[in-house]
Amino acid sequence: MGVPGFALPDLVEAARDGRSTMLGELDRTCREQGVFRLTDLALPAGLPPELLERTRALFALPLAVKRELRDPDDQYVGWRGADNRNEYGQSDDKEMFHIGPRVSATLAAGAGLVDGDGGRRESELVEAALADCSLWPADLPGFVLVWHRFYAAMQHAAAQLGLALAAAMGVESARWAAMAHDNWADLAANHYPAQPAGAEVRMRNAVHSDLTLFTILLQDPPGPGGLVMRDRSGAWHDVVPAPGEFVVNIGELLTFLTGDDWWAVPHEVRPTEATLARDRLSIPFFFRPHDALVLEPFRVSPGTTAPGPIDVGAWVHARKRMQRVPS
Ligand SMILES: O=C(O)CCC(=O)C(=O)O
Ligand SMILES: [Fe+2]
Repeated sequence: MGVPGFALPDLVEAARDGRSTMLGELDRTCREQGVFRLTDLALPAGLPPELLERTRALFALPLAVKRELRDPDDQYVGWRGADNRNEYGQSDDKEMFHIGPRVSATLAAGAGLVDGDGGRRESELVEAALADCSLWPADLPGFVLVWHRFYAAMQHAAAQLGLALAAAMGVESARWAAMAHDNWADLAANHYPAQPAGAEVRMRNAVHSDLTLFTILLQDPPGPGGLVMRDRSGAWHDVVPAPGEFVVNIGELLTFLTGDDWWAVPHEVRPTEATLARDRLSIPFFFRPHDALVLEPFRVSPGTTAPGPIDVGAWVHARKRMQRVPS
């Protein structure tokens, strides 16, 4: 069984018309696999390739410049290098960059630029972003701009996808929208450097599930891949990068909201001989509600008691600090 695929416009239409076959298929996928491929996002032409290129330029900056973008206390904002720590207290073989409205208020302003608006507004936006948040790389205005544009495009896709997922869950669209509207989604990048032959082999991204409602991930075709996801039955599936495709994986908050029905899919990026020979880039959009929200489950599985409400900010904070023992 591979990873199922859905076209976003089909999901939007299914949600609007209540088309039960496709919504049923989406529900089954989210219960059993917790991951699907998503196509036809109608992004502005050339946006993903430009995003990948400008993100490579960020990681190519001198180490001293990247260190300026480092937050000593929170590895999930700004740049983090070899001192990143996974849930097992070890460092993954990657560097990363994270940003979101909790630290950068201008991200929401990118919405007006999705269709490539006039140059003056673009340069004003970049200036405003740099003045507002010191985590943006001041030497790379093109990076700042394309990240704002892509962030806005992901918000648009997530709003559409969220309504389809709500329909598949049997949750009213108004209830979903009230939770998702003022979200604090983060956009991030992982850069996994190529390893010289004979170097010590380390995990590129240790097994975890995401602290999100869902994540929309862009890979870097024809990059080397290595991403694998474990379905509810325990089987691992390769999630191979392909042009025009995104990967959507269910996060832990949707497992909570569905009373454990939907599968917060564990996933990892494996180091294999073939994948290690080349560097790899991935860009996850972590779709998460605003920290100020308190969530109650949409439903409770028969025979179980409802878990207590989740204070999103406190939950995320605690979960980021949680340490696990490798199994
Ligand atoms: O690099 C990838 O493909 C996956 C990244 C990931 O799982 C994450 O950043 O949470
Ligand atoms: Fe992940």
